Amino acid sequence: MTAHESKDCEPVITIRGLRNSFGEAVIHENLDLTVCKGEILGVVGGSGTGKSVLMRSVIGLQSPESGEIEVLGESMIDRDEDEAKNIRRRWGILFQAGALFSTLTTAENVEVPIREYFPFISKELMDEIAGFKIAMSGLPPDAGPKFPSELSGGMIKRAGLARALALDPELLFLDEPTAGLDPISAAAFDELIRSLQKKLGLTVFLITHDLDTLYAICDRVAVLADKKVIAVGTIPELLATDHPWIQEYFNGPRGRSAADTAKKVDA
Ligand SMILES: Nc1ncnc2c1ncn2[C@@H]1O[C@H](COP(=O)(O)OP(=O)(O)OP(=O)(O)O)[C@@H](O)[C@H]1O
Repeated sequence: MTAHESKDCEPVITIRGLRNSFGEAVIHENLDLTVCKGEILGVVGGSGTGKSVLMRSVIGLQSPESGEIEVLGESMIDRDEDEAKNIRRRWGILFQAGALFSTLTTAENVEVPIREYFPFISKELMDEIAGFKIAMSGLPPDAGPKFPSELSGGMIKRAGLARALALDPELLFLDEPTAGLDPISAAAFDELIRSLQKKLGLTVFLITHDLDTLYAICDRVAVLADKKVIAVGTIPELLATDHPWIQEYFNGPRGRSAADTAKKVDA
């Protein structure tokens, strides 16, 4: 049973009345969203609807004009640096392009957050933890000493994931994790996310344009349009709404093809 079905959603992220704007351009107005513990919540919306700005607001990289954001029981508004650092330790982020340091090896990239929070850990233990996270992310051991330029696109995503998992997070933010991957690698990455989420009891906030990902792994989907979250629910619940964008998105040719693929996998 998923978190939203149990009716006792334990909020991990709560956003109320969020407003973000850049100059005259209002991106979010009165945006509300709750992410429940243990769910994979997919966030979708047309290009420029503010999915990344939403994620940046939640993780404290963007100060909202107004509104409330609580993550893991802590308000993200007006935090001092030390408090923010303590909260940041409890989540991992996979940015769209991996955001690895090009001059560091995969293992060294994974060690960056460990060094930041636990600088006194021995080199041996650090290497052991990095090796474990690299294996968890489905990379072969010989990926550890390689530089990002020596990795394929799919391996870079996995290396970014290994780094996101470095501090045993409770919450994972994924920004378009399957963008740029071929369909087979994308499906394998979806499977990895689902399996890690189950094994580690993670809550996942996932921005995606990938309809196959939505069908394959998301418990609920939040739809951004008209500056707010216009609907949130399972895909069947969203399909029952009559918002034109939702209908076009899920019932357009790509949406139907993704639904057919999901049915074949379930059969
Ligand atoms: N730092 C910034 N300064 C000015 N405008 C910005 C800034 N960051 C984002 N925007 C604008 O905010 C809007 C939302 O951007 P955002 O990147 O969140 O969209 P998105 O939904 O993630 O789009 P996509 O699906 O194309 O990645 C866009 O119009 C963008 O140009």
